[in-house]
Amino acid sequence: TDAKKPDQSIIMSQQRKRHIAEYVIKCLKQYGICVFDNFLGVQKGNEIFGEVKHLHSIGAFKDGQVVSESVPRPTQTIRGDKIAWVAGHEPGCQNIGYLVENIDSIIMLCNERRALDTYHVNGRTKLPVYFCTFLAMVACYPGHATRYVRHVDNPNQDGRCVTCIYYLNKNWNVQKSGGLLRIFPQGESKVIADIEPIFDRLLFFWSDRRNPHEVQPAYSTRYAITVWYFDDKQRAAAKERYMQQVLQQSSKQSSKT
Ligand SMILES: COc1ccc2cc(-c3cnc(C(=O)NCC(=O)O)c(O)c3)ccc2c1
Ligand SMILES: [Mn+2]
Repeated sequence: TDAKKPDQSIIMSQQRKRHIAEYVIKCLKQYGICVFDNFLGVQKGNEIFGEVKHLHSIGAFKDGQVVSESVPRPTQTIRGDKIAWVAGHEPGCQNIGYLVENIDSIIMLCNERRALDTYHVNGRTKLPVYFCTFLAMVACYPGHATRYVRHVDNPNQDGRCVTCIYYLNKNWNVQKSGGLLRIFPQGESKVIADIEPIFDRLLFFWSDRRNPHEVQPAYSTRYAITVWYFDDKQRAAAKERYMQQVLQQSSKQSSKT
C-alpha cells in the first residue's frame, strides 16, 4: 500500500503561507507579539488534538523540569506543566509534524524578508541541553490550578529568538477554566496582552526579555505545542559559553583530584 499521502485538500498553499508571513512580520515589528486564528482549520486541528491526547494517554508527558541557574525550587510552585518532546515523524505524530512543517515554512518566509529583527533564524528547536535534534514541545497543564509563574523564555541569550505556540483547546472558557497567557510587553507599547489558549490559534512572540509572560492557573486540561526558533549567531555564542563552562568545571575537578 502506498504511504498515507496527506489529503491534498488541506496542504497549505504557498500563497496562504506568504499571506500569513506578511501578517506575522507586521505584528512582530509593531508589537513583538502576533496572534493568528484558524491556522489549520477544524479537521487538521482535530487530528493534531487527537495525537496529543493519545500521547497523554500513553504517559508520554513528563513533569516540566525547570532549567534555572538559581537553586532548583520544587517545580510545582514554578510551573505545573507536563511536557513531551516530539520531532513529528514518530509513529502517530504525523499531524504534529504537519503543524511544525507549516510553522517552519512561515518562519523561513519571514526570514527571507530579513524581517525577524536583526536575527538570522536558520535552526529550529533543539533540546535546551544542546542536543542537535529539532523538536516541538507538547505541553499539558493538567488543570487543578497548575500554572507557570511570570518568566522570560530566553533571559540569557541562549539562542532562542522567536517562541511559537499552537493551542488545541476547544470551547475554552477563561472565566471557568483560567489558563490565560498574560504577556507584559517591555517595549514602549507596555500594553498587557491577554491571550486565550483557544483551538487552532497560533501565537508568535520574541523569546527574550521584551516579553515576560505567565500562564494563569488552569482548571481544565490545557494543551499547547511550542516550537522555538534560534538565531544562529546567538546560538553559536551560547554553545561556546556552555563549552567554556564545561571545560572550566572539568579543569577545576581535575585540579582537585
Ligand atoms: C529540558 O528543559 C526544559 C524543558 C521544558 C521547558 C519548558 C518551558 C516552557 C516555557 N514557557 C512556557 C509558556 O510560557 N507557555 C505559555 C502557554 O502555554 O500559553 C511553557 O509552557 C513551558 C521552559 C523551559 C523548559 C526547559
Ligand atoms: Mn514561556
